[in-house]
Order: sequence, then C-alpha cells, then structure tokens
Amino acid sequence: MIYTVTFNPSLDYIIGVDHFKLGQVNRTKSEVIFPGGKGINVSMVLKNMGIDSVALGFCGGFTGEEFVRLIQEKGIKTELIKVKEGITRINVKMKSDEESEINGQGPNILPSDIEILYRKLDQLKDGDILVLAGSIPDVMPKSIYMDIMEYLKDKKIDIVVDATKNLLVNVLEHKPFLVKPNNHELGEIYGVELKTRDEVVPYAKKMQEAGARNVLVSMAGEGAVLLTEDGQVLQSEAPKGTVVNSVGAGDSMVAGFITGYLDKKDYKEAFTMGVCTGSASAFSVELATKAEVEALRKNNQHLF
Ligand SMILES: Nc1ncnc2c1ncn2[C@@H]1O[C@H](COP(=O)(O)OP(=O)(O)O)[C@@H](O)[C@H]1O
Ligand SMILES: O=P(O)(O)OC[C@H]1O[C@](O)(COP(=O)(O)O)[C@@H](O)[C@@H]1O
Repeated sequence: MIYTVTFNPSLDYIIGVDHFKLGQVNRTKSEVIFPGGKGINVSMVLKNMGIDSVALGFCGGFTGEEFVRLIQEKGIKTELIKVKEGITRINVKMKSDEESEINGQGPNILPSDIEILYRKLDQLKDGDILVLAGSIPDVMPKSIYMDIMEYLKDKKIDIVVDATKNLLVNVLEHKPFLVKPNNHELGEIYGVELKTRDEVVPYAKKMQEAGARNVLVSMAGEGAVLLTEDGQVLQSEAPKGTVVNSVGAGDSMVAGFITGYLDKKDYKEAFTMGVCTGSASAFSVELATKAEVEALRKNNQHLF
C-alpha cells in the first residue's frame, strides 16, 4: 500500500485578479476551492492514475470538515486525525500579472495527536511506500520527518520526501528512496542559484552522496533532472503547453514518478511519467487526469 502523510493540509483558494494592486480593494474574476497539501495532492493524482493510497495527516475545525468532505468525494481513503484547537488552513493562490501565494499556519497539533499518527504508521509493512510531503507546522517538532524514518527503519519501506531546507537535508542520512526538491530549493540548500539542468546535476549528486537513493529535481518550465541509484543521469525538457494552474505540479510529478516506477520498476519510465504528470497538472485547472497524462506523453515522445 502507499501511504501519504500531510502534516498541514489545506483548502487551496485559487483566485484570479486582473492587475492586482497592493494596498487597494481588488476583486476576483474567478475563484475555486480545492483540497490541497503536498501529500494529499499526491494521493489525489495517484487516484486519478488508478492507484489507491491512504492519506494520513491532521485536520481541524469547519475548514477541516470541508476538506475531509472534498477528498472523500474524490474517493481518497483517509485516516486523518482530528485535532481540537484551531482550523485547517486556507492557502490563497492568486493569479494576476504574477502568481502569489499566502499559505496559512494550520491548527494546533498536540503531542497526543502525534502519538496517534505513530499508531497509524504501525500498520505499514515491508514493501509499502510512504510519502512524507510538505511543511511542518510551527507547533510540531522540526525533527518529525527524521523521527518517523528512524521509527520505521527496520521495515523495508520506500520513503519519498518532498520538503525544503533542513527538513530535507536532515532526512538524507536515512537513505530515502526519493527526494524531489525544485531547482530553487536545491540551490537554497547549497547557497547557489541553479538555472539550467546542467547546473543542477552536481548539486543533485551531492544529495545522493549525502544518502538519497534517487534525486528528482523539478524545474517548472525548464523540465527536470533525475539521478538514479543505479548511476543514471536523466534530463528532460518540459512538454510545451499553456500553464493554467501550476499549484500541485510538483506533487503531481511525485505521483507520476511512483506510478511509472510501480508499473515497470524502471527509472526512465518513472521519470517520463513524472514529467508528463507534472506538466499535465500545470496545463489544467485541476490536478492531472490519466487521460491528460497519456495524451501529453503521446505527443512528446521526442523528449524522452
Ligand atoms: N510552466 C511549465 N511548463 C511545463 N511543465 C511545467 C511547468 N511548470 C511545471 N511543470 C511540470 O511540473 C513539474 C514540477 O513543477 P515545479 O514547478 O518544478 O514543481 P514545484 O511545484 O514542486 O515547485 C516540472 O518538472 C514540469 O514537468
Ligand atoms: O506545506 P506547504 O509547503 O505550505 O505547501 C502547501 C501547498 O503546497 C501545495 O501542496 C502545492 O504544492 P506544489 O505546487 O509544490 O506541488 C498546495 O496544495 C498547498 O497549498
């Protein structure tokens, strides 16, 4: 089974504003609400690709109730833990001349809530995949990703981590199956600016040397780079298309990678599916569907 953990899920409120002006009253031209959060997005795209997963994490308050309703409506299996204080955050994603995001803080998560999460993690078995994705709310120990990996170290579980800065660096010694920083996040870790795929390769290598088995670096419209545990260095341009909503493109890429890997146990296939799924999400209002991914792949054979 695949399990995803999202410590701080969200309702993503995606609004379009014509020529947003700071310090003035602006009005939306479009508005939609989707359930969000990195692990949740991975679960939703896996579902679209025909793969079941269980979404773990925390939710609270009236926004938490709506969040649960929305993901259950999509047929996602959930074992979310309801917390008592505070509400599931609303993350505002504004599309105007530029894209801006304001991500909220989320509810209060107590040590007793974290204890319940560990009891849920006890059900993981050898051969399962665990996706740990997204930021850790301020109320939780920053070591939680490391702690979970340490807790599960005696089981043969492939762990995927999609996080930033120290959250990511600190898990490397636990040899995650896959990490997926974007080029900006990778550059931030090593104090450099990485603009091209060739520039990314040596820094992805450093992550591998520090312990990651496979390193997938997403680069939005510039495509992606994958360094595999069997020594391959794969690069791809991104498929061309009109970006409609890039929120969740990175998470979609992770889901696509897992889909391709499970299908053929082949890293090139995983990479191709990752890139196509990320781009298919960027080119549509909602997250990628299987049909969108397949169409994009068919039309972009030359890239892979
Ligand atoms: N503008 C774009 N054009 C084509 N593909 C895109 C675009 N933005 C994202 N993608 C696809 O989605 C993947 C992940 O996007 P990226 O923005 O790098 O992730 P994140 O959301 O984690 O920052 C990219 O590697 C690419 O395949
Ligand atoms: O946990 P974080 O880092 O605050 O990110 C949460 C946000 O990331 C998303 O999961 C989107 O992630 P990506 O665009 O990086 O794939 C949103 O749905 C959510 O609002």
